[in-house]
Amino acid sequence: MTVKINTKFIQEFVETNELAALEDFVAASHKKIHDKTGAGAEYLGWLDWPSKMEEAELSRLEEAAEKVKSDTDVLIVIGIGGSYLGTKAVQDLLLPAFGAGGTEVIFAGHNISGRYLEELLSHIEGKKVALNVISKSGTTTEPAIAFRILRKWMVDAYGEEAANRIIVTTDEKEGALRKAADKAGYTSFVIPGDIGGRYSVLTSVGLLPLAVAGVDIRSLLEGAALAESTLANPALMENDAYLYAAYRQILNSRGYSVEVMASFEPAMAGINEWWKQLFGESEGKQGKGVFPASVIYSTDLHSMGQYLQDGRRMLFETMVSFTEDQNQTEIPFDEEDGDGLNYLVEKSLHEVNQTAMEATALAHAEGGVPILSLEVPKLDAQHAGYLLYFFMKACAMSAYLSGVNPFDQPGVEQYKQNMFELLGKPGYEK
Ligand SMILES: O=P(O)(O)OC[C@H]1O[C@H](O)[C@H](O)[C@@H](O)[C@@H]1O
Repeated sequence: MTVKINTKFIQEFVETNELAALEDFVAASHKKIHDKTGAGAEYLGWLDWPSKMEEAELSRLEEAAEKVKSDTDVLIVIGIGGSYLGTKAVQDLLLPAFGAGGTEVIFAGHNISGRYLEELLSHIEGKKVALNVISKSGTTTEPAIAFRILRKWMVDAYGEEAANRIIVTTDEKEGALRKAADKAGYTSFVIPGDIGGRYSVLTSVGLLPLAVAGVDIRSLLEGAALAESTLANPALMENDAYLYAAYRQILNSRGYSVEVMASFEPAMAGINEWWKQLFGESEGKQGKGVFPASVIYSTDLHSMGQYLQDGRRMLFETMVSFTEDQNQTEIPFDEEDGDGLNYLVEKSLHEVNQTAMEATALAHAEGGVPILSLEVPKLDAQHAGYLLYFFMKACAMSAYLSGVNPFDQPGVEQYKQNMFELLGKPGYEK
């Protein structure tokens, strides 16, 4: 049930001895992660979280989710970055694309668009609504603005009852949101202090809204726990997350500085966005880092395919595929065969899609794009949990291999300072 790296298309670009040369470095970085001796080690709480999360907390969270499901049409998750991307990712991956049913989980506070919020407000008119406001720091501007507006809407709609429909997920002690929760008596959940936002999807940050959306969160955690034990193997050649990290660094050192995450499964779109934050914020510092980009094929072969095949050569691709055919749709026989598709009769769409992937990998490799291939047996909650943990572990390794702290994001502050100055926030005047 594990995520495996398939080296078929990368062999011509990276030799085994190049990997072997990294073995000691990987072993040293593994020690940094597991002995908690590297930069940012105080944020390694996610490392054993899947196996360590307390049953009491999980049950409390499931109870809260059940209550929301029983009396709510729409749950609005207010959060930005790591406080919403993981939920969106898993929701996109596991729930039906159309008419998922049950309580609808939607997002706010991940932008400052008035248009978006107005449309959201008109969507919830007349519906039974609950809020889950999520912020590790409790002070991020975008979700704070959305919360202020939506809290007013809730008070107008429900009066004092509004407090019973607001759930806060934040730091145990710090931040404005913790104070607000304590003052108003909102139900609240804690984001562990030693788990940073982009590593928090498997905590209450993701689990509560995902449980409301109908995701089997116990299976998700189970899959992640399996990844936790499997990927604790220090040997580079036996640890696929470390292999993925090592390949990335080798390719980056050769000038392949953009990684395009490519999947032939549209449900992966959310995971792509979550992965971009994970790797972008973890590695993009000190003038270093692979730039994370993404595409969904075959859709984007008809828009970005030309560039991938033939444009500036600084790209490598990571193709994620789900190997098992979980849908049996076949292409039907047609007497007239006007569209000439009878040669595909009795092939499943899965087969055609997998063939499209193979064909694309061959073409892009030919065009000078190194291809890494990650194979996931199935698209379900367990495998999703495994995949999330796989990327987190690979990311920590990859960042340590490139010599940066995987767990801080000093650069994100710059725009905030400027915005506060320009808006005239007290204490920030020029
Ligand atoms: O959860 P919060 O504290 O509101 O943070 C939300 C996001 O915004 C910040 O600017 C960070 O760069 C992200 O890493 C974080 O996930």
